[in-house]
Amino acid sequence: VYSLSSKTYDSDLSEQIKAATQETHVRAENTDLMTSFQKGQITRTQYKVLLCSLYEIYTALEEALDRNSSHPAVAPIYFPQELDRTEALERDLEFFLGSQWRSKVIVPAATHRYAQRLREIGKVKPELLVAHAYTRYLGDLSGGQVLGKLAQKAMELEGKDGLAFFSFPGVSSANRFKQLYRSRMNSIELSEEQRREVLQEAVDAFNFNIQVFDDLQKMLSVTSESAEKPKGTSRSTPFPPPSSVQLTVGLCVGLLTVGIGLYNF
Ligand code: HEM
Repeated sequence: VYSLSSKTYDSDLSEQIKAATQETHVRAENTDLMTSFQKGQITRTQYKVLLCSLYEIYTALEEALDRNSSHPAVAPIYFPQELDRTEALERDLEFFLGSQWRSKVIVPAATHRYAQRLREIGKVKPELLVAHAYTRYLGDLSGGQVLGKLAQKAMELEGKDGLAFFSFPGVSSANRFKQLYRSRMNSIELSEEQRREVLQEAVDAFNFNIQVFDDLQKMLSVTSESAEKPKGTSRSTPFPPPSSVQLTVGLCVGLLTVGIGLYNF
């Protein structure tokens, strides 16, 4: 079927994936962490723990893409020069955490699960990698650009230090690159079954991100993080309300460990 507003068919993967993830995109935008960003209230602690998780996620994603770079469902969307974020994240982490940053990287369970999924499909279902690459890279090239400016302002950063993650020196026009990326996605040959799996994997990818953001906020709520928030904003509750106090001992211990780790930041 022709869509009236454009030359594309609505059977294009790029159209289908956007439609399939529209609802979870709204949920991702409305997580506490993303809301802090949008209000220009992101704190250094929030940003640092986010960078740590992004580092874990992008190392797994980019290793999986590298290992499958000649796979027919990966080659068309393989743009390491233009898109790779691992090195940018290393620079940002060094800026915020110092030269010993590697020993300070701390990530919650949701981040491990996300990275684990990326490694798994890199090994057994590379045709699903497009769903994850789309979710992260096209997001970074879209809303990410505004978020970079908001982060710079909120943390009062001078110049570009600490913001390499948001900058894509190999991409001169984000919009044109996104068009190219979509057309490459649409050139991937997938069976009906594989296409359904890719669409489901993209929804899962958004949900992994939401879980990471939520876990990061939970992690921060057991530390002194809220004290860092700008005046006039409501403090996040340090402990979950009684209804959700049925946390397992394991989770509490995990959060405390993470909390202790955060004091090293
Ligand atoms: C503060 C949070 C966010 C804001 C304000 C935001 C905003 C936007 C905007 C304005 C666009 C462009 C829409 C268009 O050109 O039609 C976009 C696209 C996109 N965003 Fe986000 N976004 C946010 C968070 C996220 C997150 C957390 C993810 C995934 C991890 C994500 C993934 C995407 C993707 C994949 C696209 C491309 C959609 C497409 O053209 O197919 N976004 N976002």
